[in-house]
Amino acid sequence: MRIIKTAVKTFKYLYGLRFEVKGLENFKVGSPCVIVSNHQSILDMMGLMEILPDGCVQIAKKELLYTGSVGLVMYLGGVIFINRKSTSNAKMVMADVAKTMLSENVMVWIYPEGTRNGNGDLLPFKKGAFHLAIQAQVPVVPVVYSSFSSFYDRKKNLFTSGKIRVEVLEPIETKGLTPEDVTELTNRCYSTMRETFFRLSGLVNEPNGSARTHLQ
Ligand SMILES: CCCCCCCCCCCCCC(=O)SCCNC(=O)CCNC(=O)[C@H](O)C(C)(C)COP(=O)(O)OP(=O)(O)OC[C@H]1O[C@@H](n2cnc3c(N)ncnc32)[C@H](O)[C@@H]1OP(=O)(O)O
Ligand SMILES: CCCCCCCC/C=C\CCCCCCCC(=O)OC[C@@H](O)COP(=O)(O)O
Repeated sequence: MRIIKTAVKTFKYLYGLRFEVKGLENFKVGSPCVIVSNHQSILDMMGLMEILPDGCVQIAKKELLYTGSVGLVMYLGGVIFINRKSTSNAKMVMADVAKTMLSENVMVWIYPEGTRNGNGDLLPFKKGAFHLAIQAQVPVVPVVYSSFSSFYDRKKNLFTSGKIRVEVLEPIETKGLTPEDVTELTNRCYSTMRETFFRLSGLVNEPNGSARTHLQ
């Protein structure tokens, strides 16, 4: 994964991109953890590699395994593949991941929206990441990337302003939580990340209701 990281990180120069990162110290939870982040496009791979901690594997849709050499590289990079279309199968894989996290002391990076989403907001979160964290009794570390939609021209495949803000938020403890707490944990994470997403993306609602941008 270190090799992949170096290779993929060079893409940002191709795209004229700069990452403004805050909160990296929040990865230092001293134990395995489940990292959850918003997912806008394949370009998230650059954002992922920009801050990916050592000893962290990603959860990906099974289809990606069959994408030729990229699939092979992902497999070799330790990516874990799940079948999104079969909850029972995905649950089994994730239950194994909970055990492996603890025995191999690895972090797991999951995109709880479960799909790419460039609509300038967050999709409702799937619960697998939060079941995993509670099963393994490890913290959830939310990571938020600012919206591409405000400065990425899909048609020209170009970033206009070229800056992506990334924030690693405070870890959310799951010790003592049970599967009954999954919905509350999911919602708590969702609202914190959504609020951060809007703040980083440059639109905050002033108390008097007007919105201002602070990208300048
Ligand atoms: C050049 C080479 C470059 C290489 C790059 C390298 C990096 C590559 C990186 C690649 C990045 C690629 C990135 C990508 O590919 S992103 C796409 C793939 N990733 C995901 O889909 C992850 C997010 N999805 C989930 O976590 C889903 O929850 C799963 C898939 C697990 C189930 O999906 P489903 O649609 O079913 O969702 P649901 O959450 O509504 O669950 C339904 C019900 O099941 C319950 N439930 C759920 N889970 C568990 C559980 N574990 N134990 C017990 N129960 C569980 C849950 O409580 C709910 O019940 P209720 O509470 O409503 O009653
Ligand atoms: C290929 C060059 C153009 C992009 C340059 C950015 C850096 C890309 C680096 C390596 C490219 C290969 C990475 C393969 C992983 C693809 C991750 C991804 O975004 O898959 C989609 C998946 O999450 C959700 O699928 P859907 O949104 O449900 O369907």
